[in-house]
Amino acid sequence: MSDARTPLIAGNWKMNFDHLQAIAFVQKLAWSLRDARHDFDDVEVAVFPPFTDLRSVQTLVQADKLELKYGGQDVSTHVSGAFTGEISATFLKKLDAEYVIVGHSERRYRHVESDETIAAKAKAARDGGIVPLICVGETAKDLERHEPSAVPANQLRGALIDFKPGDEFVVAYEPVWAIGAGSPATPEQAQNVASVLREVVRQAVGDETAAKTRILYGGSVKSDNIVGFMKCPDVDGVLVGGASLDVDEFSAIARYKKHATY
Ligand SMILES: O=C(CO)COP(=O)(O)O
Repeated sequence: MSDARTPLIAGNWKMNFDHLQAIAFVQKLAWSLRDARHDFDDVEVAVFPPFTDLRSVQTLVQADKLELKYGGQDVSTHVSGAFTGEISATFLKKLDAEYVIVGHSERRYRHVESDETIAAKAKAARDGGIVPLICVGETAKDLERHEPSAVPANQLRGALIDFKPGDEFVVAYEPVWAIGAGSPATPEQAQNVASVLREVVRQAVGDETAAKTRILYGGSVKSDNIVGFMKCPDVDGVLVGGASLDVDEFSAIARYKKHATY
């Protein structure tokens, strides 16, 4: 990663933890991180709870002045109206959410979201004042037919169609074959794709924004493999699934600098 970009350690809880469990988790995480503030001075930590937990997380973060960011796991392409079950960026903004995940592979494949829908969601987030965290990644099947970076680069090109220089967004490269698999990509594989993705960002929004945009790696990240990813020049953080549900493990991931020798 580059010193020009603040590392982002993000935990995607997916459909885990109700709001009571979320409160307990955030309190424990805050204690764990507070004890070790010096280990992650310039590292940003964020959690992505289910929508029903967000108000509780906001209340805790604001009451205790926690240095913890949070965001939604999905967002509507609309601002308001007759869209049963949808949550708009405006509502997330009212909860002081910083980020929202768009284009996670579980939504691309299980909820059949197209590149167009994901582009519209990323735009809706940006327009609503929320930073979209745009996920891209290839399946094992894609790898049989394409270069590793081909599908993620295409997905990112599609998602950035309405973006312009100066817009803030985060990219997460999550190879689908590494998600929940227990075996991550190698740091070399992550770096190779991340450098292509940075070039896609450069072509979409220019040099300056590309140099500032954070690109994360996601897929079976744990405290014992994070350092390898954080040493990659184009990887600026991680998006963690399973390991973000364990306070000690997620806290150890956030304190990765303690184990690293740079
Ligand atoms: O999908 C992920 C984060 O969004 C990654 O999940 P795992 O860390 O469980 O592989």
